Amino acid sequence: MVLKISNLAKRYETGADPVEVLRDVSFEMAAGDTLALEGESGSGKSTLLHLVAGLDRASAGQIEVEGVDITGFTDTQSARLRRESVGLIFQQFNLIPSLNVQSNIAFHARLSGRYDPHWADELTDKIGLRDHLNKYPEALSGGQQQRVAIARALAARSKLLLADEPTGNLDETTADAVLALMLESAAQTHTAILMVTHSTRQAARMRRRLTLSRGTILAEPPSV
Ligand SMILES: Nc1ncnc2c1ncn2[C@@H]1O[C@H](COP(=O)(O)OP(=O)(O)OP(=O)(O)O)[C@@H](O)[C@H]1O
Repeated sequence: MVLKISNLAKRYETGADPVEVLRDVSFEMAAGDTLALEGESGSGKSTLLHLVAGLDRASAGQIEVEGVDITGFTDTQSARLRRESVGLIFQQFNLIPSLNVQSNIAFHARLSGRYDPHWADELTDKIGLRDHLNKYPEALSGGQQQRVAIARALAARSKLLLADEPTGNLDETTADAVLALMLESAAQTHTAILMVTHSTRQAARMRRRLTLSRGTILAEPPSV
């Protein structure tokens, strides 16, 4: 399994009353699997992605990425996990301001040792960034920045891609095309995609759908 989540819980103890954000969450993803994570605002979707990325710590339960339990990882180990195994497309695109589009796209792939200029080139064309390669992030629109973040994640060919509303800033036609590219690229590289989305239209294009409600997973409908 690329991802195995068992009885995961997350509580925030910050305020007067602890907030239980995730409770008893369990599911698995195999290589190349694509899963839409749905649920109302505040149901815990982003929290779940942050835990899997090692950006936050679970209160209980276990997360295994490619068979390795990451729950007790140090910050250094988590950083290595993101470099080597997990690609991220988050709502803040986290592009590097001092690098142009071409270097931003290559950045994660280079760090992971998986940079392939032909693959990066193919992605650049398919995602429509060819004319913007020498620009810096500040000169791009929100939608263009989002496409750079997506191309950067796909270029690295990670085994697991975590995407938080990856096409949220794009118009419907572009969003459809970009999701199609993500699915096609992921199939080519056997990357599993865990994608948070508020769009039922986009969720329907993933192989599986899970809904979080107040921190727990509702029963998974049979896959089609
Ligand atoms: N640091 C924190 N301290 C306390 N509560 C927090 C913290 N971070 C998140 N929460 C709470 O956890 C809950 C889940 O938040 P999360 O961002 O995971 O939801 P979401 O499903 O991704 O929502 P949205 O669809 O609006 O992005 C919310 O009620 C939020 O207020």
